[in-house]
Amino acid sequence: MFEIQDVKMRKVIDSRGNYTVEATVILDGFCGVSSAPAGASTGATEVLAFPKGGVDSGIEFFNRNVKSSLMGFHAINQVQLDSMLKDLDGSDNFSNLGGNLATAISMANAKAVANALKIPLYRYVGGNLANSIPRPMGNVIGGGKHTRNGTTIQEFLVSSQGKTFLDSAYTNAMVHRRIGEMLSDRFKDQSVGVGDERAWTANISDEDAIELLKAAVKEVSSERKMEIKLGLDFAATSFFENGKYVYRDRKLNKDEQIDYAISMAKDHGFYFVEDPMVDTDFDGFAKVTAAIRDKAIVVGDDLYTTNVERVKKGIEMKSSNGILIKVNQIGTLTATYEAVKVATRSGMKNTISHRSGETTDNFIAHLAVAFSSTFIKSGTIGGERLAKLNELARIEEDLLVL
Ligand SMILES: O=C(O)[C@@H](CO)OP(=O)(O)O
Ligand SMILES: [Mg+2]
Repeated sequence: MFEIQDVKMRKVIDSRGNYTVEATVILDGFCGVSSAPAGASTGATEVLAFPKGGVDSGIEFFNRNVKSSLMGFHAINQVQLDSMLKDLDGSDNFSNLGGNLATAISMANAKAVANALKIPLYRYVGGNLANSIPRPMGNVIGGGKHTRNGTTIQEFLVSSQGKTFLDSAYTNAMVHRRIGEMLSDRFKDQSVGVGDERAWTANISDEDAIELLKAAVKEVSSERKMEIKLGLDFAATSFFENGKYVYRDRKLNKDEQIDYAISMAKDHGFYFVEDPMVDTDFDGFAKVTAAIRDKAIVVGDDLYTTNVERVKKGIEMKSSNGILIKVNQIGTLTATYEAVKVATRSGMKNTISHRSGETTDNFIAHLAVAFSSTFIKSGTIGGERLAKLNELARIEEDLLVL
């Protein structure tokens, strides 16, 4: 029942209108389908999404060098399947097969097995005792590499702390709506737009964005009588040039950037502070973490790229108390799990995350439960973002009923 009978790879289109891949893994009478997303602010140590020739070369490589080895393979052996993908690729960063093909195959295989076992993916991956639901962390104002002429800081996020997942996700969407109204009031004769992840974007400074965010959160929080945590993703590597952090209106050196990041938690109350420093600066991260760890989580995304070796270095250096998890940064479910396991054992909180270019695949909703994630970062509105958020509302119902 678990023997792989066929694996099909196809091109599909992601939310930015670019090609990506989808895999179908076929077992006897069951199948699993999964597609891989794409980042814009990619970390330097991520695996390569596609080989040099793009999606087509990845599929060609798969058909020539990988497919036949998967035929007849026992799909329940996820760890062996994932290590076989790595071996057949033959590089250390999936530069031949492409990390996105590996991700799609790895996830489709897990889904096929879960289907064959007639249990949801989160139970298959997390076991029967994994039952905590994360909080949604959704970006409401965006800039950086996800927009043009937006804020320097890539994401301003909110996480509503409602009684249910849906309550929280809906309240996040209310903040999003309120910010849209505030921006329209401010730019009376112009229309305001959204970035890749549907967060609002406008030609405003980071300080303006913080003020808008705080004003909108205050209103919605009192209307809903709900705590709303503030978050941000500096994605600092994307504006680090020649040793300086280059903002729209000023340049900061390392120490000034550390102080600025610390002030986000201390003066503005941000609880979630992602990638405050360039992704090579484990030490700078550690300084930010030491200063704010009692009131905030400092989250490594580009710093770790879901890579267990980098996570170990971060633990040793005390670089952060949080980690962002993205399967296609590392290419397989097994390698993702390794990073989550090592990070959480050392006390880091994990946040499972979408990419800026997404598909409608909802596997991160299931992984959030399987990995006991504190947050899921998956936007606030838009079909490809809601595919994950609404799936978590369903999973929550499942967990409450069973
Ligand atoms: O930096 C990030 O956290 C992500 C998702 O929000 O962006 P990208 O997918 O472009 O790397
Ligand atoms: Mg990030």
